[in-house]
Amino acid sequence: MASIRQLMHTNGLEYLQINSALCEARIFLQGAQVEYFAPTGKAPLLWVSSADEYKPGTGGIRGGIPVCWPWFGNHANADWPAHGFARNKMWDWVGTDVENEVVTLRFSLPAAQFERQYWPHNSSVMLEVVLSDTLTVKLINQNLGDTPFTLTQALHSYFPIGDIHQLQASGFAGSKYIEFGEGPFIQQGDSVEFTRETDRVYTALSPVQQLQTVNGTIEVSRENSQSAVLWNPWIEKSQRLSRFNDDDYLQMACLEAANVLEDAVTLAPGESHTLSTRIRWVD
Ligand SMILES: O=P(O)(O)OC[C@H]1O[C@H](O)[C@H](O)[C@@H](O)[C@@H]1O
Repeated sequence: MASIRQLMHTNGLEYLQINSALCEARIFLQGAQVEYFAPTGKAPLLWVSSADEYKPGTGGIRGGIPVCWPWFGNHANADWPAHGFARNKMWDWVGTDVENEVVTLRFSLPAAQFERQYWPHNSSVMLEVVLSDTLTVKLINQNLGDTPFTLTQALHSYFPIGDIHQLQASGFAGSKYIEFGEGPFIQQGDSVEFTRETDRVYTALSPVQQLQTVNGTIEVSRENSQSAVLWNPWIEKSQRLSRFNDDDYLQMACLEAANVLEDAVTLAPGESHTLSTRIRWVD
């Protein structure tokens, strides 16, 4: 029988602890951040740094799936916060369905939490998390006003890849990417190996990628998204990152379902858009 308990971390962050026949998961209300997900009998599908102290208001937890909204990365206004403000805010838990041990949870960012100097638009943003033996996360935007707006966003998933030197990320054939502000470069071949800092914003990307790790293959698929970010900070950037151990780069990689660059979302009055990602171990 599936159970959902609302608990508080010793450092004050509230989270939901979900246990079902199919999986175990934790979702923090700050940022509506999925922090842990493991299908029953399998290893966790998300990575979190042991350096994170789970303190409120620090830019989210360094791991799991921070929600980058209403922009991804650095804003054109250089003093605006990286990755928007939603990952630092308290979301409301607004809905629950349980059917055949599949748990669906819904979260909403209350309009009172919108930072109006950055986001003056009349809109709603919700996160829906579907927990079965796979993890599906949907980020749903709706324009409630009478003027169009454009946003960029990402579900910034951190994966446990065991050994970065042995990681192969595949499914990139036919795409192009911007890296460190340069490009677009045409992707060569289908796969990417990691030998240096990697921070690629892919566009024209097919809907399914795989991370072939020493511990098995993780599949990441996306809907309503032609873009994704592939990131590993490597040695020097690891030393600069907050809430991150110097050698953490060896064990993590991010593959982030996104709507960025030419894949930004423009919503006319009344329109909505659902960015969706599904994550699973390939048997
Ligand atoms: O440290 P954060 O603000 O969480 O950002 C972490 C990382 O997010 C993305 O993957 C970006 O592409 C990186 O350039 C950035 O370093």
